[in-house]
Amino acid sequence: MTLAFQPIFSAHNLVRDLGPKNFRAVNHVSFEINAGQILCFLGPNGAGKTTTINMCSTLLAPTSGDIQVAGVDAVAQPRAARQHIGLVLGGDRGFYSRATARDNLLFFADVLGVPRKLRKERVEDALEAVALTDRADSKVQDFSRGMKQRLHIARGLLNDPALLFLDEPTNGLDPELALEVRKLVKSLAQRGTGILLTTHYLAEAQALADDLLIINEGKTAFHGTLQDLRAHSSLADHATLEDAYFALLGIETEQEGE
Ligand SMILES: Nc1ncnc2c1ncn2[C@@H]1O[C@H](COP(=O)(O)OP(=O)(O)OP(=O)(O)O)[C@@H](O)[C@H]1O
Repeated sequence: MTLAFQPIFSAHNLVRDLGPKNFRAVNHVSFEINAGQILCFLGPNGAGKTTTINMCSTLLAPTSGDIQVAGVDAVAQPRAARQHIGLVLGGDRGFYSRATARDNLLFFADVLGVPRKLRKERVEDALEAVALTDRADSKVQDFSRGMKQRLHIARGLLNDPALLFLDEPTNGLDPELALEVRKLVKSLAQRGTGILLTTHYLAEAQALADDLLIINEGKTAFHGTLQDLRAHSSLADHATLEDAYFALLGIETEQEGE
């Protein structure tokens, strides 16, 4: 018997109403992620990306809709689903700055419920995956922003997740550090991790994405490859994601003085 191909993540008809007026922040959004696939999640400020990620990572219950993570119903069994998810929010905070990178990761492995006998191995694997093994005994306060960002990703890998959610992983990094993080994201996907990544940097999404999900005002504006998006907007094969994104959202790109 041949088993039907199963994505490691699927969201179907996600809806979320927020606030006293039940503002519909996410309106029937559906997508899937396969092992080793990078899905870039794009959209203007306020489009509903964070609300969607919060639902997909079980931090927020959907108003309606279905989420499956590695075969687990994430709406009915959020704790079980969480074992398969790594969530990377990044930023300057989130670590004990006077403790070493290794001690921080050992602490978070404990918090995440990694069994005691696996913790040291998971921490060493995570440090190696983000190329921080040789700085494991340095205090986090001595880390650059790029190193802290890599440490955030290491933290997201501690439970050996099938899926990694990365929220603007290169935000505020200089071009060289951003490139380093992008290479890391690619290498994680090559190891088989499914990745959902939000970014406002369209060149970054173009460099990383296997698939694009663009939402606007809570609704799916586009889901598919960059090539599909170019075709959708009747653009040439060499058009950039930025060209195609603006065309899709009907945004005039001609600037003053042109
Ligand atoms: N508690 C709330 N009550 C009412 N509306 C809310 C609430 N939280 C968020 N919203 C609205 O829901 C919409 C979606 O917000 P969300 O944070 O998901 O957007 P986003 O795409 O992540 O934006 P950004 O790119 O700025 O991070 C926004 O219009 C926001 O104002």
